[in-house]
Amino acid sequence: MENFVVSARKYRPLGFDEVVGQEHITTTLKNAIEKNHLGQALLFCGPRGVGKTTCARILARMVNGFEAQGTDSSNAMNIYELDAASNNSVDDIRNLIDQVRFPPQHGKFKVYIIDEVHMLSTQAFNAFLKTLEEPPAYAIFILATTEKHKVIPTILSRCQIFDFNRIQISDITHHLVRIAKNEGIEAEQEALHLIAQKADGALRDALSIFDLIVTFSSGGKVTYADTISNLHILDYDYYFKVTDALLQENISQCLLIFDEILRQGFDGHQFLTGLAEHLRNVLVCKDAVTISLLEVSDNVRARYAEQAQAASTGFLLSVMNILSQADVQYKASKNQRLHVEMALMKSAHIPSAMQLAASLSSGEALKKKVM
Ligand SMILES: Nc1ncnc2c1ncn2[C@@H]1O[C@H](COP(=O)(O)OP(=O)(O)OP(=O)(O)O)[C@@H](O)[C@H]1O
Repeated sequence: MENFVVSARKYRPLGFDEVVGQEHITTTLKNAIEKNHLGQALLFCGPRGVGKTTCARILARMVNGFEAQGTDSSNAMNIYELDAASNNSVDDIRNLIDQVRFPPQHGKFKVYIIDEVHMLSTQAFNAFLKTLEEPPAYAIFILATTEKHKVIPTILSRCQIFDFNRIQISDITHHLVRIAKNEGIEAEQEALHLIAQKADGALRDALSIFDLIVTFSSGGKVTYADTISNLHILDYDYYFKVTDALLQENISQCLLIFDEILRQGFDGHQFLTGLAEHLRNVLVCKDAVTISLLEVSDNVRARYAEQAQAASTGFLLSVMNILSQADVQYKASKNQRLHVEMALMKSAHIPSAMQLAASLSSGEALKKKVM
C-alpha cells in the first residue's frame, strides 16, 4: 500500500511562483536575490500556516542555486531549523552559534530558520544578538513569528521585516479546486468554499480540513452536505429561511426553525452570530460597490442579491441591532433559549419591506423606501 502523504506536505510550493496570496513578499524576495540585496537577517511575521516556512525554504534553495533539485528536504538545502518554542534556552542558542562557525560543505549559504522566535528567553536573545549583527558572509537568518509584538526591539531593528498576509478565501478556494482536480477528486464548489472560510486565512488548515473531509466523505467525493456535517457548521439555508420568515412577520415559523437548529446540536449563540453575519451579507448586497465584500460562491451570491431586494436597509439594521444586543446579554441570560426567541419575536415585529410593498400603491414610492 502506498503511504498517504498529507496535502499540506505534498503541495508545499517548491518555487515562489507557486506560493498563494503573498505576492508582495515573493516579488520582493525574488528581486532582492536577483539584485544581491538580500539582508542576512530577515523576520517573517504573520499568522500560522500562511507560507513563512515555505518561503524560507524556497529562499534557501534559490540562494544556493538548488532550484532544479525539486526536493523539499531541509538537509539537502543547507537549512537548519530551530523551533524556539521548545528550544528557547541560552544553551540552545549557543549550540546554534557554534554550528554557524562552520562554512557550508556544499552550496554558498547556510540558512537558519528560527521559528516562533518571540519564545526565546531574554538571555538567549542577548546571546544571539552579536551573531545576528555580524554574521559570517555565508549565513542567512530567517526569524519567524506569529507574534511580532513580542519580539524585542533590538532584534526587530536588525532585521528586514516581511509581513505575511492571511490568505483570502477566494485564493484558498482556487487552490483547493486545483488540488482536487490534481487528485482526481470530485468536489462541490460550495464545499471547498466552506473549507476555505473555516480555515480563517491559513492555507495549511484548509488543506488539513480538505484531507479530513476526503477521508470521511462517501465515495471520496467532497460534498457540501458532508462538509457541513463534518465541520459542524449550520447550513446557510437556515439563515435564508429565518430571514424570509422575519420579513413575513411569521413568528411561529421563526421559532420552529430555531427549534430545529437547537435539535441539531447548535447553540443559540452560534445562531445569533451566524444570523447577524448573514444579514450583514444581505446588507452589502444592496450596493453595487459593497457587493464585492461578499466572499461567497456565485450561486449563494444570487440568493443574497434576491433577499437584498426584499429587505429594506432600515429593516436589516434594526434586526442587526436587536441581534447585537441579544449577543451581548446572551451569557448573562438565565434562559438562553427564551432569550434568542425573544430576539426573533422582536425582529419579526419590524415592518418589513414586504409590508411596505403591500401598503404602498406606487411602484416608484416603493423603490425609494426599499433603497
Ligand atoms: N501561501 C501559501 N501558498 C501555498 N501553500 C501554502 C501557503 N501557505 C501555506 N501553504 C501550505 O501549508 C503548508 C504549511 O505552510 P508553512 O509551513 O509555510 O506555514 P507557516 O506560515 O510557516 O506556519 P507556522 O507559523 O505554523 O510554522 C505548506 O506545506 C503548504 O502546503
